[in-house]
Amino acid sequence: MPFSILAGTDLSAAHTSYNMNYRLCDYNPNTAAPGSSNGCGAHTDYGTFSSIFQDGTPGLELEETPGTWVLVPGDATVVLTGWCAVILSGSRVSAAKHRVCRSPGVRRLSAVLFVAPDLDVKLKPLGDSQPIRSFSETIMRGDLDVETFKDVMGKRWRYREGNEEMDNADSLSQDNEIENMVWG
Ligand SMILES: O=C(O)CCC(=O)C(=O)O
Ligand SMILES: [Fe+2]
Repeated sequence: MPFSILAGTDLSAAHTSYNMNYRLCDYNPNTAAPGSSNGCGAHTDYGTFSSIFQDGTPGLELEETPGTWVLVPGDATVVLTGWCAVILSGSRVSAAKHRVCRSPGVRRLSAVLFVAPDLDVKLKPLGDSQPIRSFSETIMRGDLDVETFKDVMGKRWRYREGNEEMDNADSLSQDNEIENMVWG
């Protein structure tokens, strides 16, 4: 794979098996509650990075500082970092929080390519340098692999989309759960 250096860390050795997913999103007014502006709630992606290709229709927003959302132009192609990049880089990059708002009556299509490390990679900072912010003991021991992390994040998604029941109801938001796992 041609990409490799992120914040001074060479990620190529952790990305050898094309652990990628491709998602086509159709924000279709026919299947939304009339008047609803919620397309996709605020979240962070699990992988190393996600490339978002849009059809020209605005809707994607990035959280620039806590609580301040910036609308991305509809014709921009965006690369967003996710949690695996945070961990592997020793917290030298952060996970970009984003959401999608609908304009009632307007259809929007997007295609997202999620790129993540190999499933058997242990999620801990690569290289010898000290993490900028310390991680949970689970992370520092190398006890969390990409497959497990992906599963937890995927379960959250299926719950949000209404396809899966959750044991502990809705007590923790996606971000709380992930932050606990990562930072301890
Ligand atoms: O539709 C978009 O622009 C973004 C979708 C997204 O964030 C996701 O599927 O994780
Ligand atoms: Fe996303």
